[in-house]
Amino acid sequence: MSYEKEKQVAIDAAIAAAKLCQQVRQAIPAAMEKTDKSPVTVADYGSQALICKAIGDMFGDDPIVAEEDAADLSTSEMAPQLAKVTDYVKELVPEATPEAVKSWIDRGNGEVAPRYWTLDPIDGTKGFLRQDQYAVALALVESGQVKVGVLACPAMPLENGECGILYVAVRGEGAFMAPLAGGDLQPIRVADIGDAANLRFVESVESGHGDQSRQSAVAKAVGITADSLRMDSQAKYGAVASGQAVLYLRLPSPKSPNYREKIWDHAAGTIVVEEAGGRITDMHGKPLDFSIGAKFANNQGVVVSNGTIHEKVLEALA
Ligand SMILES: Nc1ncnc2c1ncn2[C@@H]1O[C@H](COP(=O)(O)O)[C@@H](OP(=O)(O)O)[C@H]1O
Ligand SMILES: [Mg+2]
Ligand SMILES: [Mg+2]
Ligand SMILES: [Mg+2]
Repeated sequence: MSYEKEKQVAIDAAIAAAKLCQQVRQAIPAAMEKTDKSPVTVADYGSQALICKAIGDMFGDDPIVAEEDAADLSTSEMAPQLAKVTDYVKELVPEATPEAVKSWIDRGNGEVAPRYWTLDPIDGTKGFLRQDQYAVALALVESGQVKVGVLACPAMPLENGECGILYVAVRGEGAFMAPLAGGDLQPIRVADIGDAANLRFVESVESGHGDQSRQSAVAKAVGITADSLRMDSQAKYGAVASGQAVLYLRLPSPKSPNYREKIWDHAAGTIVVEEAGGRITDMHGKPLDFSIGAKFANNQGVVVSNGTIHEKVLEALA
């Protein structure tokens, strides 16, 4: 089946959301704290509102499993924050009101189903706040398989020195990238192992989101001697898909050994890498299971590679 309409709606929504994020970031956003102590900003909410409205308007029957929850914005003390979110959304959707914005964000409370969307309105909120990498990540999943993935990475550098890359993939159609500011989608491929300059691996900036000492040891065991490239967000998937790195390792942090990865932190990135010729499994070699819920209850850790080194990486992990 063709996903032309889904792809176009997803691209347009992600570009609009990325614009909102860039506007918020110019104003040096403040972080709010969620109940799990993780940071969130008006841009996370604004991005989720815009994208859930766009998906809901075009594909009203599709559930959306998104990271943020409007309940966190609904108290009277949060009213000024909700007003700010509404002002940013209004610049792109003039009819936005606080109530409408909350209802759009709430469209993201859907559950995993035979067909659903999953959204991370800002992946890498800590990177966003640090003026580093972040991504707007949107994917369509059918029968447990990601079919369409869009990653908007406003801070990813292009070869010409400008910033902003859009990565797009549709199952069976290849992976592509374009300048986020506009331009043609160009096919991308993972790096060949013979390409020594690209023999690098990527990992999170946040040491609490992985096991950096084990990640380095595994990389060394497969012949990668260069220091890791540390990057926030699913921009790391973009780096592997476009050949800037051959490996992305995300092993459970010793500080949170029972943490389970979230589907919206991986869905869009995985299809971009797979369609660029790469491979993704968990640290035990199992495919990521997108069919059970918001968390990967049956998977631990994530290994993303150019494909050719994947078995060697799994052997080093065993
Ligand atoms: N203990 C942990 N282990 C792994 N990932 C974690 C984690 N705590 C939070 N995260 C996730 O790490 C994501 C950021 O990934 P990265 O480190 O690659 O930039 C966060 O996404 P958000 O920023 O969307 O909340 C969050 O979901
Ligand atoms: Mg978050
Ligand atoms: Mg995330
Ligand atoms: Mg997020």
